[in-house]
Amino acid sequence: MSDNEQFSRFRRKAVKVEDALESILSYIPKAKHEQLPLDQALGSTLSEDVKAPHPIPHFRRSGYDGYAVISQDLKDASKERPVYLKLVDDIPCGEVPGKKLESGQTARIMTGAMAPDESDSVIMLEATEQEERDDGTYVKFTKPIPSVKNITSIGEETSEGEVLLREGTTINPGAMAVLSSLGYVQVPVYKKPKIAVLSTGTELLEVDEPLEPGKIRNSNTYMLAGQIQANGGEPVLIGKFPDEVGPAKAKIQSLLEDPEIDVIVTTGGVSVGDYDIMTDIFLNWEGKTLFNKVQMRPGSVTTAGVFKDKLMFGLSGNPGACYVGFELFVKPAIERLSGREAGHVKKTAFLEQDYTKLNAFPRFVRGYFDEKDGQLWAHPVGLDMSSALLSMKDTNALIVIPPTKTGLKAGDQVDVIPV
Ligand SMILES: Nc1nc2c(c(=O)[nH]1)N[C@H]1C(S)=C(S)[C@@H](COP(=O)(O)OP(=O)(O)OC[C@H]3O[C@@H](n4cnc5c(N)ncnc54)[C@H](O)[C@@H]3O)O[C@H]1N2
Ligand code: MOO
Ligand SMILES: [Mg+2]
Repeated sequence: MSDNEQFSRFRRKAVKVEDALESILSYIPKAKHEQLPLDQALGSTLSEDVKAPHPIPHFRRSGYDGYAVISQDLKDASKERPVYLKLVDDIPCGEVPGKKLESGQTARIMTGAMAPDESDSVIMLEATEQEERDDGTYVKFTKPIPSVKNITSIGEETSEGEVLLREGTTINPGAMAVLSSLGYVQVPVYKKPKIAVLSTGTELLEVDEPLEPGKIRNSNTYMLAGQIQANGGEPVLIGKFPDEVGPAKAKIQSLLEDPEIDVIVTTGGVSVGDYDIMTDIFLNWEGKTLFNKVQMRPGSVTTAGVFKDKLMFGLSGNPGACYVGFELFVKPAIERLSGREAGHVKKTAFLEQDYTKLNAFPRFVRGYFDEKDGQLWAHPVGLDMSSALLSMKDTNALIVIPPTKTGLKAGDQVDVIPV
């Protein structure tokens, strides 16, 4: 029996969501590495630890515009008995102090400039006055300053060799600051997986085409492209194919053999209908079909398989089911392929309203969660049938409704999976 003969169009064995996920993740190859120019690295995942090659800061740095002093000189300063220090240097940002500071002397210094080695503190400009005398300029100080004040010492933020960013970290704007300050022109990252998106359906129009009776515009392609981007993948839009096996199958074959493509996602045609061509393709391809039914609603017809190292997901054409199928299965695949932790992160929340629809399978209801008085509350949104198009725009989580005989009541605890 060939690998796929165990699968049938009509009699499908529904696998558990967890088992489906585990089987997908077991086929994912090791994440690929690449070096990305710094200005393109935001949102990518680091493939190596980033260590400080030098302390931060790497020189003693003034925190204010003011005067660098030896604090001992000012220990007796007061309004009544000011202390005058001779001005011997002027240190703007980016310069090295030109003079050794001796007792009785001060240097004008700006924020971020390098403090003279002999100075231990900086006094703000506003607290001083400058005075011209025959033998030069003097600065008047009317109060003492503690030792080590207003100068950031070498290594105050980090010492040399410390790991500042761990492998697996998603590069955020703060990480961009770290990388640039450490001199990373190129950043070692996991390559963003390229995900081909192919929609099937003779009824599909392009976005710019006028509506016709019986036809709809292709929205799943763009929803999936958004989901892929939001999760750190790179969508490759293959467009739409009519419900005929030949052209779609040929395109899929070339995508399966294209080394540039890491994963293929199709939408539509995975159910039992006469024109459900992805069902035929998954029954008769060279790849290994992993499952063609999952214990979930919506998206029970979600299908997945693998050809060599490449996963192919057949998501439902129904927009709600397509969305949920992506979040539960394609998203973790992208996470694993880009070197991140993969899986369903669940939070516990209280259901904000009764949920009375009964199901045999767990239901992943589109909704949102928010926090009130330190508790998370889960709110289903809009119509939640598989064909509904509008509820996804208000969704920040899938609310997991387990199969029950009675439904759930407001205030019952549920899991939510943030999206
Ligand atoms: N007799 C049965 N009928 C159906 C079953 C079943 O078990 N027995 N399953 C139902 C379930 S559950 C779902 S979900 C859908 C799955 O449908 P398909 O994946 O085969 O998708 P299509 O038939 O191609 O289309 C369904 C629906 O989605 C619209 N669609 C398709 N592609 C797009 C797109 N790119 N953008 C927007 N909308 C799209 C399409 O026009 C249809 O309305 O099957 C049930 N039927
Ligand atoms: O597979 Mo369908 O999405 O359950 O509604
Ligand atoms: Mg169908």
